[in-house]
Amino acid sequence: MTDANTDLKSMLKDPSLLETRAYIGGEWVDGDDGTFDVTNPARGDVIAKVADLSRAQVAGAIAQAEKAQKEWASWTGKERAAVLRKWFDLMMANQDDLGAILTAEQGKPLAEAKGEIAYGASFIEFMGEQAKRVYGETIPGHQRDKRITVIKQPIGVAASITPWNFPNAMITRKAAPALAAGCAFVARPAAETPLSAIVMGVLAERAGIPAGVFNVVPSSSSSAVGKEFCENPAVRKLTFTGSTEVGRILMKQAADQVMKCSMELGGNAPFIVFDDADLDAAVEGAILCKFRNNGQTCVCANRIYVQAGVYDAFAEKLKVAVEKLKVGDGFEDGVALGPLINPAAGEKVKEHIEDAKSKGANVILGDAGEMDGNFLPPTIMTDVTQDMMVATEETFGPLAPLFKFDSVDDVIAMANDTIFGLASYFYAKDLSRVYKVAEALEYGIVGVNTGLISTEVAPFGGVKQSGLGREGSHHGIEDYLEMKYICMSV
Ligand SMILES: NC(=O)c1ccc[n+]([C@@H]2O[C@H](COP(=O)([O-])OP(=O)(O)OC[C@H]3O[C@@H](n4cnc5c(N)ncnc54)[C@H](O)[C@@H]3O)[C@@H](O)[C@H]2O)c1
Ligand SMILES: O=C[C@H](O)CS(=O)(=O)O
Repeated sequence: MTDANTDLKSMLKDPSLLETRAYIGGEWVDGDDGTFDVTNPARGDVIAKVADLSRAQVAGAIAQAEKAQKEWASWTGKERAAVLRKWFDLMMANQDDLGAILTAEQGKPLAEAKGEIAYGASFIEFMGEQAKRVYGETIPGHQRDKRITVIKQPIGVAASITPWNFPNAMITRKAAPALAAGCAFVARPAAETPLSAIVMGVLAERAGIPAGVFNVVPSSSSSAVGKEFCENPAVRKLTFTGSTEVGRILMKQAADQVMKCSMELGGNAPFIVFDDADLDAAVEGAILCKFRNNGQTCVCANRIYVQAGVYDAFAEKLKVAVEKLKVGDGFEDGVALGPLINPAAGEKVKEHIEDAKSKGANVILGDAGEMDGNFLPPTIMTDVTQDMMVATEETFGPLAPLFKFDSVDDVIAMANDTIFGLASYFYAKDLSRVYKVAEALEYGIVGVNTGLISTEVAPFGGVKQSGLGREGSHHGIEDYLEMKYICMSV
C-alpha cells in the first residue's frame, strides 16, 4: 500500500500542518505506547500514524498545564484576547488545509469541513472578545463597616474529551472560553479524528499561546485518559462532548473530586411540520437538519413529525429533494453525503430501518441494503410510530423517519417523550401556535422555521439527559470561571 500520509501532505498548501505527535508544554512528543492508525472513512486507507500517549504522559501534560496556567491567568483579558485573535486569524488563513485534514480523517464533504473550520474559529474570535469582559460586581454591605465585592477568576486546568463528528469545532467550542477565562487546557480528541486537534496545537504555537496553556494528548485508550482527567487533583474542570452513556460514566468518575463538569451529550431531535407550514421551506430545513454531516450530528432531526393534512405532500417533496443528494468521497465535487465514520455506525442505521419495517413502517426511498464500505444511501420511511427504535434511540445516520400526527397536543407529547432534550425544530406560521409550541417543547434549543441553529453567539446545550451547561454566547465563558465573594471590614 502506498503511504497515504504522503497523499494527504501533497494535498496541503502547508504540509507542515500535518503533525502526528502530541503537543505538551510547548514540545512535540512521541507516544510511549507507540502510534495508532488514523484512516480515511471513505477510502479505508491509513492516512497517518499518530502518537499514542500513555496515562503517565497525560499526567505530565496536566502538570505542564497547571504550571503554565498561573502565568496565563496573570495576563490581562486584553492580552489574552490579542493572542486568541492571532489563533483565529491563523485558522482562517489555513482554512483550506484544515478542511482537507478534517475531510480526510472524518469524511464529511470538503465544503462542510471548511464550514466547520470557520464555525470552530468563530468561537475563538467570539470568546477572545469576551476575555475583556469578565466583569465582577460590588454589593451594598450588610453592615455599615462592610464592603462587598464579587470577582471572577479562572477555574484552573480544564480537561477536554471530544467526539469524532466535529473534530475541530467541538474542541474550539471548549478551548476558546477556557483560554479566554485564563484557564489552561488539555485536549484528548477522539482516536478516529486526532489530526484536526493536533493542528490546533501547531497554530497555537504559531499564535504565541504560551507553552503549556494548550495541550493535545492523542491516545487510543479513552477510558485510561478519562480516569486520569477525573482523578488528577490538578484538573479542576472536565468538559465532555459525546454520548449520554459516556457522559454518565465520566460524571460518576468526576464525582469523587466533586469536579465541575460541562456535558454536551446525546440528542433525539423532533422536527415537526404543521399543516400551516411553508412545505418547501420545511423540506429545505429537513434536508439541512437531517443530512448535515450525513446525519451524524447531535442536533440532527431524529424524528420527523408531519401533521396529517400535509403528510403525503411533504413526504413526496422530501423524497424528490433527497434523491438529488449525491453520496460519495468528501473530496469529490458535488458530493452532499460522505461516508459514515465506521461500519458499526452503518449497522445501527440498518438496525433502525429493519426494526421499523418489522413493525409496519414503509421505505419510500433507499433501504438498509448492503453497505458499500462506510457508504449507506439516504433512506426515508413513512408510517413510523412511537414504538419503533428510531423513536427513542439516536440514529446518527442518513435515515429520515416520518411520523403522522393530528393535534398540537399530541405532537408535543410525542416530541417530549424522550430522555433527551437537546435540539428541536418546527415549521408553522400561526403566531399563537409558534409561541405555544416553542414554550412547550422540553429542549435546550428550539428552531422555528429553520433547520440550522448552530452559531457561536447563542447558548448551545441541552436539558434532561442531553447535558449540563452551555457552550457559546456570553454565557459560555461562565463555565470556566469561579465566582469569589470578598467581604472587607473598613
Ligand atoms: N451535545 C453536543 O454538543 C454533541 C456534539 C457532538 C456529538 N454529541 C454526541 O456524541 C455522540 C457521538 O460521538 P461519539 O460516538 O464519539 O461519542 P462517544 O461518547 O462514544 O465518544 C465521545 C468521546 O469520548 C471518548 N470516550 C469513550 N468512552 C470513554 C470513557 N469511558 N472514558 C473517557 N472517554 C471516553 C471517545 O473516545 C470520544 O473521544 C452522539 O451521542 C452525539 O449526540 C453531542
Ligand atoms: O454534533 C453536534 C454539534 O454540536 C454540531 S453543531 O454544533 O450543531 O454544528
